[in-house]
Amino acid sequence: MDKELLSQVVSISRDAGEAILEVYNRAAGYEIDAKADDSPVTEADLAAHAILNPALAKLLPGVPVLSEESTLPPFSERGQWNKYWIIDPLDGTKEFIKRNGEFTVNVALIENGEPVLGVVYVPVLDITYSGIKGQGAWKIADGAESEIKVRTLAEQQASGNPIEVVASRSHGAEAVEAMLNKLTDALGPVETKNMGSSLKLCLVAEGQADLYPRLALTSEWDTAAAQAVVEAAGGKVMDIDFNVLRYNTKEDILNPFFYVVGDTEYDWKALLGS
Ligand SMILES: Nc1ncnc2c1ncn2[C@@H]1O[C@H](COP(=O)(O)O)[C@@H](OP(=O)(O)O)[C@H]1O
Ligand SMILES: [Mg+2]
Repeated sequence: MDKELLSQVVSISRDAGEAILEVYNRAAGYEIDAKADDSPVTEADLAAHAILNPALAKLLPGVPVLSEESTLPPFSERGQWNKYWIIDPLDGTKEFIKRNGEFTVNVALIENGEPVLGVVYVPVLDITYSGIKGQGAWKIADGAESEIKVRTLAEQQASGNPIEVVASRSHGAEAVEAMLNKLTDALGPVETKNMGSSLKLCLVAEGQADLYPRLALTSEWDTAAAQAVVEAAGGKVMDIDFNVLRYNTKEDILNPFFYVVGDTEYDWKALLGS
């Protein structure tokens, strides 16, 4: 896995972001349809998919692409893949429709069930988060690239600022609310920020948030790219039994509920375990 491959994925993700913004900024508006699970899909989701899918297939010939916007192959077929791309062309479709900018393009390469390379692109901000397993994680903002790292709870407490939790705007708010007292008792003041899409994991990766509890459903394409970034930045994504999140292990594509943490030394199990 090299940075040359990563920079090609970044470039493809930006092209998809441009196609999304063309729809976002269109004065005449765009159509919103409902998917089988009743979640919204727009022309922008499909335009981004139409760019990513062929470009990634060309980048690594023979490596399949699994997209939120294509038919899910049965597990009897995809369970054989030990290397594949998994993409969410537009994560945060609800936020896209609300026009609050909190949506992302997500591309990950999975090897043997683990995300080993990931790119999360934020079109409205023109910010890119990326990571390669064992090599590092980076952010490109205002045209400049810098390395990113998670922060520890002790660092945040020493700064005199509250511990920061990020959570969805749309899903699982009550369950998160119920755990905040536990956090406050153990860690002192806690501030919660609500936000759409995989941006939440990226904030943990860059040391701008300490915890993202996801106590609601997501699919594997929602987390794969940002998990690669978080892990390459020194953090962890664990299910609520504190096992690392893994991919392509079963027929359905749903993730378990999970926690994203920056501080991997802290005993989260003692704090959050039941
Ligand atoms: N019932 C459900 N099953 C699977 N995924 C769900 C879901 N409800 C929400 N999601 C996922 O949660 C994502 C939004 O998360 P958030 O609220 O943190 O922004 C959606 O991404 P899309 O916008 O790509 O559909 C969707 O994939
Ligand atoms: Mg999504």
